[in-house]
Amino acid sequence: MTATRRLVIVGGGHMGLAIIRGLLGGPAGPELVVVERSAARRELLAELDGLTVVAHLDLADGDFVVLAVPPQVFAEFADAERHRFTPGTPVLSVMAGLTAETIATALGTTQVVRSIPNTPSEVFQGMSVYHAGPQVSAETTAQAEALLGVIGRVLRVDREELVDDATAICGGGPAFVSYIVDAFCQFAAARGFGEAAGREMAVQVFGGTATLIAESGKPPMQLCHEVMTPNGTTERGIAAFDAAGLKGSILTALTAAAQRSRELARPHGPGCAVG
Ligand SMILES: NC(=O)C1=CN([C@@H]2O[C@H](COP(=O)(O)OP(=O)(O)OC[C@H]3O[C@@H](n4cnc5c(N)ncnc54)[C@H](OP(=O)(O)O)[C@@H]3O)[C@@H](O)[C@H]2O)C=CC1
Ligand SMILES: O=C(O)[C@@H]1CCC=N1
Repeated sequence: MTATRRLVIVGGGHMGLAIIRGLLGGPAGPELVVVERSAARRELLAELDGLTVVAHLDLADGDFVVLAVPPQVFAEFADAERHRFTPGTPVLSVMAGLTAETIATALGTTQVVRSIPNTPSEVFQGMSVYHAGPQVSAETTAQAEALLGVIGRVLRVDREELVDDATAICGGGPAFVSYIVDAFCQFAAARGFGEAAGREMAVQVFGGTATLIAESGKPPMQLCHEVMTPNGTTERGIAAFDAAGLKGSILTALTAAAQRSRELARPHGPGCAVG
């Protein structure tokens, strides 16, 4: 495998920074460069050791590009920067919605791997899902997988449309989970626990349960029933969830998020990125 000269991350926002923090905390790799157009954001990024922060993209042979700009600005980015890409420039997109074909056509490179990572990448607990089509070389695929592997777990899918569904599950997942954790914290605060105590309980319950599910290998609903002592306290709580249609709401939310990912790919759609 040809050594990567530099990892050039375009967009140092929330996701870009999470990837950068994860990479900086991992084993030593190629030089890390972030291209960020916001001056305020560049100032923040400049505080990180081991990172080169620039305002404008400049590419050379051996560079591996990570695209972490919002999908809505991609067309403008591609129009301005296409001349810097060659047909072989390796690109890992983390942008929601945009297909590898759209990105490849707009930039003039065949070497586009489409992925969806998530913000726990910052603490090496990421969950990334990616698709690499037949036109992508084994080398580019291996480089992309290695990069994502530094910041968490990686799953390759053979149908690109599954990346849209993974965008709901993995990309947005940390938001959905944080939203629920916040409800636990709100309840704790309302009952008189201090903020730190509420946060500690909620985080340990979510983290502990995730570890239990992973390590026991049991189906989640089996573990749920193991907690629900007949006619006990949890049964009452789950009955309230069922009465409110909580599981249906979660499925609706995941469906809506995946649908939005597909919408973002469509030219001339609402908030479209291309065309
Ligand atoms: N946030 C998340 O959890 C996840 C996000 N993603 C994807 O990651 C991408 C970034 O999302 P997120 O980090 O949340 O967005 P943010 O808005 O936080 O960050 C995007 C950054 O890119 C900068 N930017 C925009 N255009 C350019 C350009 N041409 N050159 C350099 N920098 C540019 C923006 O600057 P300015 O503000 O000045 O426009 C901004 O600082 C999106 O495509 C999103 O779909 C994927 C998975 C999870
Ligand atoms: O909300 C978004 O569109 C991005 C992609 C997945 C997570 N954040």
